[in-house]
Amino acid sequence: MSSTRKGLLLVNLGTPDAPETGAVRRYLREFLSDPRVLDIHPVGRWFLLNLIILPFRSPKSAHAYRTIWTERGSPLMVYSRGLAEAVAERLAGEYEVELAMRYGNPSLPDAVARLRARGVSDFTVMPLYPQEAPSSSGSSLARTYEVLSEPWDVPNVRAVPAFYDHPAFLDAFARVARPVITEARADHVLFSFHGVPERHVRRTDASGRHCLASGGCCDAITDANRHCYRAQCFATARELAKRLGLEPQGWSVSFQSRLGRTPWVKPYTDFVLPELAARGVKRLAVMCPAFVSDCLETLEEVALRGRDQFLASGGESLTLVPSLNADPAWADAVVRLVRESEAAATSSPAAAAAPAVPDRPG
Ligand SMILES: C=CC1=C(C)c2cc3[nH]c(cc4nc(cc5[nH]c(cc1n2)c(C)c5CCC(=O)O)C(CCC(=O)O)=C4C)c(C)c3C=C
Ligand SMILES: [Fe+2]
Ligand SMILES: [Fe+2]
Repeated sequence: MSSTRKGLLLVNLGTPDAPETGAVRRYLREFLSDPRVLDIHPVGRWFLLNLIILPFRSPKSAHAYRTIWTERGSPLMVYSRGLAEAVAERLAGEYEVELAMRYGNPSLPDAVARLRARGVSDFTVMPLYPQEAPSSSGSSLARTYEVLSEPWDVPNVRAVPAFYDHPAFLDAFARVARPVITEARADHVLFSFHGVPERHVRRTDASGRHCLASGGCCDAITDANRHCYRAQCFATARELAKRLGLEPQGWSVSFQSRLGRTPWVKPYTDFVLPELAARGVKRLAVMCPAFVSDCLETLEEVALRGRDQFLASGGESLTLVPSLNADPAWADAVVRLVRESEAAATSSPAAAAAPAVPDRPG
């Protein structure tokens, strides 16, 4: 029997340590210094960051964080910790589990050091983003590989792939959403995803001819757009709409959280909200399936500012569908994704037959 100890790193984006200008500034500096996030010339990035973004955005964002901060800290941190605990319970004796943040705390080097101290030499990393983007999962993976390869002895590493179309993720989200949408008596469901600059999507397109080249380029997953963030978002929305039994005119997709003046993937959430109200939608439910934890972007941008905008445009109610957070079905889904990725990485028939976690009733 092998004595190799296995470790699981759950990696989320990160959040400031406090809702204060200084802490937010430190967080934004680390985040926006990442060349996969602000992919411009380093000199231009330095000027943009230090002369414009940090001085103006830090106090504004700190104020926004104060509107959602809880007694236990930032929602993203609280829910990510809850998920990591639930997953650790389920994988006890099989995997050592640690939560790490790409930016801020708990840092990736600290989480890796804790796993190594417990004897882990075989690592699975799961970026907690359903759809892949160089600025989110790509950056988390790149940094994890960098940290893991610092010592002389480089360990075995495997990554859980994007799970935008995985039934375990989709079923868990639909299960959370169904009662909320019914209770809200929603007449429309908007799937609002975090956006990315259009430039990023074009850079991911190896053919250089598919992404954003036609209106329908994200209508199906094909070989050409398999790694396109926008196409994966549309695929998630189609699958969730199917599971929720929504009619074609009863749902739509949009992209939120733009930064800067370059074009981001469209349609923009803050344009779509008044358009829906103008079309006669009264009771809107918003799902944000790019986020597995509620965070600033769901709780402040959608549930506070988005709601104000929708009501001011003639809508009657906007209900945010909570994210997966530490829902037991989501913890089960994470376990299943981790076991499946291990089975796929090893060719032994026993591993390939690793049991899936049974669905919970109800
Ligand atoms: C869901 C995946 C995410 C992608 C892709 C992503 C890309 C991306 N983000 C910015 C700029 C900002 N994002 C901010 C917050 C934020 N972003 C994500 C996720 C993705 N970002 C999350 C989960 C959060 C919330 C963090 C929290 O603490 O709750 C922020 C900070 C807040 C603010 O000032 O608005 C910025 C800035 C860019 C530029 C980008 C792609 C290029
Ligand atoms: Fe972001
Ligand atoms: Fe695309």
